[in-house]
Amino acid sequence: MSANHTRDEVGGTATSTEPTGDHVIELDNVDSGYGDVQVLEDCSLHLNAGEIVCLIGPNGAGKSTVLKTIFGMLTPWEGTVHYHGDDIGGMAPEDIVREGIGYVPQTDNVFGSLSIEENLRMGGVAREDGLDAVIDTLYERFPLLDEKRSAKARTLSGGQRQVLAFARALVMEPDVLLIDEPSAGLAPNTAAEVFGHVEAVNDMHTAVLMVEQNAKKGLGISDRGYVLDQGNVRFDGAADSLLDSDEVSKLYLGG
Ligand SMILES: Nc1ncnc2c1ncn2[C@@H]1O[C@H](COP(=O)(O)OP(=O)(O)OP(=O)(O)O)[C@@H](O)[C@H]1O
Repeated sequence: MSANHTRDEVGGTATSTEPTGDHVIELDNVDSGYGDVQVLEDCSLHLNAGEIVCLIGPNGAGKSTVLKTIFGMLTPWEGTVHYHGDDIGGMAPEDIVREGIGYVPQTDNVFGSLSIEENLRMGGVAREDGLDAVIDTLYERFPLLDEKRSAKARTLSGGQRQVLAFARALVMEPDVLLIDEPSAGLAPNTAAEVFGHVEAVNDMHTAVLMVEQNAKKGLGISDRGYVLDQGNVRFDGAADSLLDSDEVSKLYLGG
């Protein structure tokens, strides 16, 4: 596909379109899609250690497709996906989990008929050892799960279920967590709590790449952001700079 895109840096953040090997995750000039439907076109972005980075943009822009392409659910048609400098493009999701990348999809991210404890244990089936210790750490970090260890996941509220989904992914102790729309379908107060839990995940030395429809709130807890439009990065920069940008605000943040 021909690529003739404009991309604006907001706030002067350096933008790389060449693999540097310095980033935890790096997409360079990626085309990707479903069947013969192309969604991402010449898409380049990166995630540094310890960051929260938010992907925003209109419906259908390809935000979830970015996460699916990193997590190996889609194979890039063109371009590369690197994790700590290794090319992981097209690697199977079960191998990517072992490498250290976790993924929390927007829906169906817990097993409703299983207890909280069983969900956490399922999250760790690929671990060779240390499962009990890591689950104990997660109960300390997320006490609401500790209080309900034997409750079925389907009895949890929407916000609690998101926390379980995060914890489930953290059982593998990833250094990157990909989170798709953590606030989807939640009331504002609950969404605010869930964003607090995203920050708690980040405090566990896990870099977060998050897709959010609630762009202002998502950028509000992020270090940097990317605005995706029609499969391509239209703006990128420090989260504060994106929030302050008149153009981004007018086009993508509802004024
Ligand atoms: N399994 C699929 N098969 C075919 N097309 C798909 C599939 N999943 C998504 N798409 C299409 O790919 C495009 C990008 O979808 P994607 O979910 O990445 O967008 P998004 O930016 O996350 O938007 P949204 O906020 O609406 O989820 C959309 O046009 C969507 O209809």
